[in-house]
Amino acid sequence: MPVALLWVVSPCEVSNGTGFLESVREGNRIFDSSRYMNSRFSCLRGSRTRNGRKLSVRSAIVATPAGEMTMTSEQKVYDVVLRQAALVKRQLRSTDELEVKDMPIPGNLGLLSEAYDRCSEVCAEYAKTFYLGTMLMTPERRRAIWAIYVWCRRTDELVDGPNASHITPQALDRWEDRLEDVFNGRPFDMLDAALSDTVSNFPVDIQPFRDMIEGMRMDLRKSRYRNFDELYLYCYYVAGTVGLMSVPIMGIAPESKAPTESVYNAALALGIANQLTNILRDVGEDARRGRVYLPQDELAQAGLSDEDIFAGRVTDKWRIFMKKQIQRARKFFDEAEKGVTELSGASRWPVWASLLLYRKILDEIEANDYNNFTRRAYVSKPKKLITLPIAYAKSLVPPTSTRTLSPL
Ligand SMILES: CC(C)=CCC/C(C)=C/CC/C(C)=C/CC/C(C)=C/[C@@H]1[C@@H](COP(=O)(O)OP(=O)(O)O)[C@]1(C)CC/C=C(\C)CC/C=C(\C)CCC=C(C)C
Ligand SMILES: [Mn+2]
Repeated sequence: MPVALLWVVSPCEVSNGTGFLESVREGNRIFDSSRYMNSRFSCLRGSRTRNGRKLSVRSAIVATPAGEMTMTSEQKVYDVVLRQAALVKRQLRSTDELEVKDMPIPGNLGLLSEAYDRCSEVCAEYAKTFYLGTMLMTPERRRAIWAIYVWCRRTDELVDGPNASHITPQALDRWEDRLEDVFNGRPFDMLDAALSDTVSNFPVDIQPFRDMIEGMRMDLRKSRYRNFDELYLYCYYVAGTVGLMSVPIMGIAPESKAPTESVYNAALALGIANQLTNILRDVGEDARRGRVYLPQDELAQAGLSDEDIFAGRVTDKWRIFMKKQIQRARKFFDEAEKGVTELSGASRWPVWASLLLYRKILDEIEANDYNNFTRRAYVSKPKKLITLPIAYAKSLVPPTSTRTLSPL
């Protein structure tokens, strides 16, 4: 029987939005960019100097049609990546086997272990292959990933599950209040207790969790995306965040010389790649719910409109459009590949497996001649089985021993 994921969230105060931190990278240090405010608008992608020191600025500052200067979603999200990397840098590389602290809640250890068992059941129920992959991780990391998985799944179910039509922005606010309580060691229920324990044992930051809830808010208020910039932000919220939550659990190999932010960047890229793939796979299903995640400007440039999507017409225009979308998703997978090797030994195999398997969905869309309206692209069992030893072989490649991996 499926494990129930939803229950009433207690009414509490409304809390704030995303709290993006604006920062620039100076050497390896992160600074609040408010002190660069005056000069920020003049910077472009590349580098510039301040006080004789070279600043690397990944920014793509663009002008709006009204002539206003604004930051791209990529820049905003990259700032979160830098912040996450800076927060955990020391803890992550100090030791491969993390020292597990005492549980944060009073009560007995049996209850906590029962809470993790429930997380393991949910995970096994909803994501079988992924669950098998986690069995290769160390027991502490494995149960922490289960706890995070369950929180993500419950969050997604709020807007995507059977009770989605009853979910209001206020319910999401209450869910966010509960999240704050989890991080403050005041879990509301058993599954929250497992997460509370996890976040007290691993250097996990609350921001990606808050941002995922923001993604759910976006899903409530928005069913069209004007351009890729808007879609990128959505993908970060609902999936890039998962990458950022997972790295502190999976750990970076102590022997890796890659900059921490480059590993976080790869994790973000894997989340974005997965979500783009998910969107391309589910075009028909989403359209039946009145949703079109594909960038409107790119559809128009291809001579397509929502109407073509609702009619489910597989035309040459559609095939050309889809080829470009698939190509973009593959680029994010390529970006992600660079970081997997830098993860701690036991974490590499499940991540490789999930990367290779999710990327194969793109091959299946091609094999379906781009009919993602009425045919669901899926990876067959034999193909899944072949992928697992390939993922294992890839996971044996050791991390880079020199600082060669570019963070950008
Ligand atoms: C090993 C591994 C994959 C760990 C991640 C475990 C984890 C915490 C997963 C949570 C996933 C989840 C439930 C997210 C909620 C939002 C959501 C549903 C996102 C979509 C997932 C796919 O789900 P599904 O196919 O079931 O979709 P439907 O709900 O049926 O439509 C997403 C497409 C996002 C998934 C994103 C990831 C798994 C991020 C992967 C990145 C990492 C694990 C970082 C790895 C590190 C490096 C350095 C590359
Ligand atoms: Mn989906």
